[in-house]
Amino acid sequence: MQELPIAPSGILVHTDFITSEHEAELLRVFQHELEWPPERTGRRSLHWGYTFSYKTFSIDRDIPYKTFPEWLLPLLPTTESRPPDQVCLQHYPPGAGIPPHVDTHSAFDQLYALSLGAPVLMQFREGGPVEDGSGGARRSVEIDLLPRSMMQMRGDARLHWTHGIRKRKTDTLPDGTVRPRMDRWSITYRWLRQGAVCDCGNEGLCDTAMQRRGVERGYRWKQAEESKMSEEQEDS
Ligand SMILES: O=C(O)CCC(=O)C(=O)O
Ligand SMILES: [Fe+2]
Repeated sequence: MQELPIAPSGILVHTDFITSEHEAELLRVFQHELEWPPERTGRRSLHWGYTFSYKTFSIDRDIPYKTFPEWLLPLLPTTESRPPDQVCLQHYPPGAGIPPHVDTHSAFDQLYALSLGAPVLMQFREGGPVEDGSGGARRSVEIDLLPRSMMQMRGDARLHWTHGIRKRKTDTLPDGTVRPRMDRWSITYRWLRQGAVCDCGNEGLCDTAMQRRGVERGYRWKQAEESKMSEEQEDS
């Protein structure tokens, strides 16, 4: 894995993670052997491993663990100490995208994505608390996700910048080339974060930091209410 010499830090890429022949065989499996959710415009996803619950912010114990299919096994990153807890295959028909986001900090730790099919530009954008003094001037960068390349996001790229893919029919490359969008597939790999708490403190992007701030605000409000009540009692 090679780290890209850009901001944000923490984007690592392994180009040609698999051969073109291997990729062609996978696309055949995706198109002819998998059962996708009903057709709709936009992105479609299939999941394996544990399912994350947005209610409890941990593994959804009601949904059984889905074993990884045979074709997925040679595609698992081997640079972590254990296999991923969750894998998501997504199909982007031409023009489809994914809104800018950070993958939930508290739930997941490491993040990898393998690109297959057509290339696409991914936007990374610096994000943080609204009152961080940056005056709204946020850095952003576009990364060309090439087919058969494995990308890892860690550090700033994972926690402090959002990533997304614009919904559009073409991408304009830095040299001015207008590249039509074609079918793309990605496989996203996630590892559950032990303890389900993130300590990055980014109140703009981190769910743990936002929750702590919310709790603290609620606590301060309660204290203020209580001291007002005791003052009222003293007055009477
Ligand atoms: O399609 C990709 O390469 C990444 C998708 C993504 O960001 C996500 O599923 O969280
Ligand atoms: Fe993501």
